[in-house]
Amino acid sequence: MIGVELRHDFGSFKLDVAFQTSGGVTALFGRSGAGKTSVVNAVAGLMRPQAGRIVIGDQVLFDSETRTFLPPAQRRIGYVFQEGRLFPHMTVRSNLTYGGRFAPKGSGAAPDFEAVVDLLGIQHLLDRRPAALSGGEKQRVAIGRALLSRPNLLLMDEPLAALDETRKAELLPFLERLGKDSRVPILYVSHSVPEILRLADNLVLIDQGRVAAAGTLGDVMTSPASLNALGPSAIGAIIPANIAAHEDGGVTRLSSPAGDILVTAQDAPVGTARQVRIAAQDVLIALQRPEGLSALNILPATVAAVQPDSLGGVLVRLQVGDAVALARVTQRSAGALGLAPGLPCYAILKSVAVSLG
Ligand SMILES: Nc1ncnc2c1ncn2[C@@H]1O[C@H](COP(=O)(O)OP(=O)(O)OP(=O)(O)O)[C@@H](O)[C@H]1O
Repeated sequence: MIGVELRHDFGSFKLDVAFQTSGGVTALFGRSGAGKTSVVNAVAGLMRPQAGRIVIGDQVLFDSETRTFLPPAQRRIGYVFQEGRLFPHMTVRSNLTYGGRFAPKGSGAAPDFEAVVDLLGIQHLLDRRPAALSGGEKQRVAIGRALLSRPNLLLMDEPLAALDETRKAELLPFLERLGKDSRVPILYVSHSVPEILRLADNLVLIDQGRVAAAGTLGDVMTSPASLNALGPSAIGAIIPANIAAHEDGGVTRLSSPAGDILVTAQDAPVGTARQVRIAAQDVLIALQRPEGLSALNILPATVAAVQPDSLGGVLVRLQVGDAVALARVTQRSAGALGLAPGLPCYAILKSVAVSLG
């Protein structure tokens, strides 16, 4: 468990955040200037907040009440910056082993060098120097070095920001594997929605120095409180699913807690896990099952909650089977349909995005 609670007055900017998170990848998301880097710096010990408490498991890194402040070198935190800051005169192998030398005694078994090299796909780069690496390769080495320093926590501050789209696409699968395979929890700063959708297990939305919403990715993405920070095109349901059948006509049937969902043909065997994302703006609500519609997915639902949102629309929470979906409609539609909790209806999915489960 990671607990972060901190308050700091920079004069023109006040930071006042508190959140808790378990393992996996926790994304810190917010606009430029929202306060993400300040949070990361406080966790790393590069900045001492005026008040608060920061803990990783049972290790207290900072507690203003007891005047505890562990210096950065004692925090056992791996840090990956926007640009992998490798030592130019050392080979990739030496860069990788460098961090481990300073790991405190008794800090547990070192992660297996070969396993980290394999996870990041850098075997063929070990004898090169950083000057001979691409931006994406440098970042992979920087991540490997951080992992091999036996951290309790990995901080990644926009690790893809300095890369072009091609390199980003090259590195994302490695980050995805890192999130799933490594036992080290990761705090991941990003202001890219596609990136957090792909990588994050948990999400903390930071807006003007405060936490707007925090929780599992699915919960935060369906929370009305997220609309401001994420924008209307991002919010929506994220539902786990499994490939149930490949059908005629170029469609694959997924089984999910929301019921069966048809999507464009998936190139993976039956039984493979997938995740579906149904953006709130891609859900239509009908009171009767519509006929003669091109949409593949028309799911029976019940209205769970109706809430006017901060951008002039109405957010509708729908219970669809055992899952929750979100729809965003106009005030006029909400009035015309008489949307209210308990109303049976149909959710028409205009589009469904599928990603790895
Ligand atoms: N040492 C400081 N003194 C005064 N103001 C500061 C200091 N450090 C940060 N700030 C202010 O705090 C706010 C949050 O900055 P921070 O770098 O944490 O935001 P961010 O969300 O990481 O932004 P970005 O995505 O642009 O990196 C900004 O308005 C910044 O100007």
